[in-house]
Amino acid sequence: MISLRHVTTTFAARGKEPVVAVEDVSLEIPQGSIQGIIGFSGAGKSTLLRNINLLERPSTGEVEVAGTELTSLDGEELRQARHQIGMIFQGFNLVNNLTVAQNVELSLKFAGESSKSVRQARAAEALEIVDITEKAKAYPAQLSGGQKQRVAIARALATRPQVLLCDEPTSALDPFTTATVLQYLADVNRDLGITVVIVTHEMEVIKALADDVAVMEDGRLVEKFPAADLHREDFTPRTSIGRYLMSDGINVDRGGGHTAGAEESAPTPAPRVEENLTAAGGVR
Ligand SMILES: Nc1ncnc2c1ncn2[C@@H]1O[C@H](COP(=O)(O)OP(=O)(O)OP(=O)(O)O)[C@@H](O)[C@H]1O
Repeated sequence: MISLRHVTTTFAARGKEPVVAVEDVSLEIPQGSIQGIIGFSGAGKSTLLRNINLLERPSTGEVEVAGTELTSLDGEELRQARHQIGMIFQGFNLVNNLTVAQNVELSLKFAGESSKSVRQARAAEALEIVDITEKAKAYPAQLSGGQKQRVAIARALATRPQVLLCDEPTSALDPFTTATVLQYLADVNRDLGITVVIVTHEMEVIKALADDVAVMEDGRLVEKFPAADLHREDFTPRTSIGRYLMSDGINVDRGGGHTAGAEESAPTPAPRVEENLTAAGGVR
């Protein structure tokens, strides 16, 4: 249902070296599934996610969603096709001077819904899905982070999309609130049949939610496996980045081996990755 074929996205700025954020990525995401995309900061996860709705148009390659090749569209046709794709973000992206209900109605207005009463009814329906109807008249500043993300989910669902793209949706939330938001995403997937694509650097999020996992490093998709494998004791990801992401992660050296100094106080990721991998069962 989502098909990425040889997608490459290069950012070129005058006077600077071009950055290849996504390099020749091909990925098939079945309808109604939950696809996790994991990798370190700068791996190209967000760019790849934004490639799916062409918020970031790939430099080369094709993107097809629900049988429509988005990369062949432009202007009004692309705008219409995008209505089948909702998106939520780490920072929620709500409009602060609009109420919760108005925020959700706004997405319907952008989608071309001209009837105010239809917009209001559809917004109310979307707020009900994430159980936040009682906050309809509140402003974003009056909500907790978890409530803001639920409103953002409602806003994304109001246009009745077939796909929901989630860019680090729980990174700003505590573990309990994270669990609540992930449960709503699972419910939306199960009850409405919406295909969910979730970008995260948290393996816990992937373990809790995803059907399939794609691992990114330096713009490339380096490994794919079913998320169920993560629950198998004998499963070892093929790539070192995959193994690292499965490890306990942070390993801070608090021994006295370092001399204080500006350069040395900054962490050096490479050896630490190796250290963590060794702790997690080893790299060869
Ligand atoms: N608009 C842009 N202009 C120039 N370079 C960009 C732009 N957006 C992203 N990049 C670069 O592309 C690379 C991939 O960035 P991207 O945000 O997709 O990675 P990411 O894996 O989502 O990282 P994070 O987890 O930190 O959000 C990085 O080197 C980043 O600096």
